[in-house]
Amino acid sequence: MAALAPHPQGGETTADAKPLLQARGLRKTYADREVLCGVDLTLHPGELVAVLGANGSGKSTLLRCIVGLTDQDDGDLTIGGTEVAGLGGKALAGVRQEVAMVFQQIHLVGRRTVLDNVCAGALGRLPLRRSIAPVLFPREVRAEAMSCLDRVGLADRANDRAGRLSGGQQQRVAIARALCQRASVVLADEPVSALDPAAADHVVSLLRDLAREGYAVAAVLHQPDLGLRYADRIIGMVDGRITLDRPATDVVRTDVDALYAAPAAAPAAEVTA
Ligand SMILES: Nc1ncnc2c1ncn2[C@@H]1O[C@H](COP(=O)(O)OP(=O)(O)OP(=O)(O)O)[C@@H](O)[C@H]1O
Repeated sequence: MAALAPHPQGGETTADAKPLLQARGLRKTYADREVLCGVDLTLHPGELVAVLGANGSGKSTLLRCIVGLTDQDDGDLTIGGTEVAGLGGKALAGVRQEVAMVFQQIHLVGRRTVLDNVCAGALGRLPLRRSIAPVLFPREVRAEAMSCLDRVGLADRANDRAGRLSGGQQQRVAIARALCQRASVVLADEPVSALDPAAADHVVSLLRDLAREGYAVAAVLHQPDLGLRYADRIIGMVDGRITLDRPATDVVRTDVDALYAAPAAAPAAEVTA
């Protein structure tokens, strides 16, 4: 397997390394219901963090606020040492590029090739005309995308239509696309909820391997056992608050059970962003 260029933070695997992401006091209210109640989250290079919690506890909202898909009402976000508040235009886009998101619904263009889908990760740094009509990606982007595909073990499927791949393979393509974005932080929202156990194991172990290369990775999981097996740190959310934040080796079954014990609050009326 060809090695990707080492990540700038590569090799540092301890909490002593500078954080790649810091969220402080994130708050979000939908209708009259506060779904993030002042959440703090720090992600370091080299760690895979599993985010656990019952339905509706705020896990997706937390990731969506961090990646910029949802506007938080309050709180500060620092990405790669740069505070996001007050940034605009190119500076904001550049900082946002550092964080890639992988979803449960994989969002590949099924009729385009696997390679094209991975190249799409580079759109944010291509000239506008390429972004509008990304029919032919530049050779260097295609080479980088091949390297990212190789990293997830799918180089031999580069020219297949993405829609022909299995769910687990498609999720690995989505991860390759995040790598092609050159993000240093990868957030994954239920990346394995639609996968069978073997494919789920493969994807989470891949996320763990990326962390080992120096990425900061956080994955929302509805499979606590996978989190305990692969993650370095477990974060647990209950009703918009982080109630558990501990090395996975220090987490016991009753800690996990407590996250799922409280009855889920009724959903708020739907609001856009
Ligand atoms: N766009 C929205 N409009 C209104 N309420 C929302 C919106 N998005 C999320 N919510 C509410 O915010 C709360 C937290 O939702 P969120 O999706 O973050 O939870 P979660 O922990 O990811 O749940 P799940 O495990 O089911 O995905 C829920 O009550 C949800 O109904």
